[in-house]
Amino acid sequence: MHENVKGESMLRLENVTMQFGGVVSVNNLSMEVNKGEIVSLIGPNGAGKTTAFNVITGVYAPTNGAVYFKGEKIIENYPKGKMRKLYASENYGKYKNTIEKTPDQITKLGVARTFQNIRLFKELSVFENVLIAKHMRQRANLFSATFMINYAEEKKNREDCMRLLEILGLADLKDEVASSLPYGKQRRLEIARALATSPELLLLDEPAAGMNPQETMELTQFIRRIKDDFKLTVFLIEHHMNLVMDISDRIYVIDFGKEIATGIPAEIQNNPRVIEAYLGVSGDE
Ligand SMILES: Nc1ncnc2c1ncn2[C@@H]1O[C@H](COP(=O)(O)OP(=O)(O)OP(=O)(O)O)[C@@H](O)[C@H]1O
Repeated sequence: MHENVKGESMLRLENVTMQFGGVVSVNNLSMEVNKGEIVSLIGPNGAGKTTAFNVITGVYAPTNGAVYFKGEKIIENYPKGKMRKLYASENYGKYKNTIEKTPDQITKLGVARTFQNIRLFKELSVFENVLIAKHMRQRANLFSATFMINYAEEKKNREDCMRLLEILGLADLKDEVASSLPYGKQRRLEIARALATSPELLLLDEPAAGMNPQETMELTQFIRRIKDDFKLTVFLIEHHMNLVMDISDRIYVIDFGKEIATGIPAEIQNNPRVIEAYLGVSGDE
């Protein structure tokens, strides 16, 4: 079993703002995820959750603010060019450096992610999907892997991938084309791909999207199990409240890019601002 080391910072967002032109998608957001925790990020549609994940994983450079992974600053930025005039959040002038990492570099540091819309190599087999993900963490490129140039390393890669598929209950399907898998299995394969990069921090963007209550319940158990088996810290975005309340050690709630509440599930469930943010949205629909 993985021993939770509460208080040891795995991920920290500090005053992160992400602005697209005049639209402030993430607004001066500060959050922390500690080693061994399962933390959820929730909020109404368009609240800025996926944008926050995109900043953490290097897809977008934030307009302002900093991100730390295991205490090390991996991202920092400040408003430049015409954004100096357009900037519409707080802490202007606080950040003076530009530290950027590519998504690949962030993966190599130990951060893996799944996407809201499943992103598999649809024409490739289950096994190939996992193997390609594994190569992302390594120096090995597709060429050397294909021609088994580093034979010993490649042999181990393949064994590791097979073991991963076994642990995740996908071994029987290893030669199936990814797109032929049922939806729930494709989601599982996405998680297998993320795990193949040997992450310490796993970001899950709506892992239960499109699942029925039974599948969602199974997913809850599955996430708990892989968290323990792979010694992970998990940060997830999810709309299924049963899953969120059941699985989370702590929850952050954002609306219009800003934090409106944070706490343990019981605190969030009864928080009037959270209820209002959600009811406001459903009332408009
Ligand atoms: N590349 C972009 N260019 C312009 N606006 C963007 C971009 N990416 C996101 N946005 C805007 O940022 C806001 C937040 O979007 P985001 O997808 O992060 O919300 P979300 O909380 O993940 O929503 P959902 O729960 O519906 O997935 C939205 O208004 C969206 O239109």
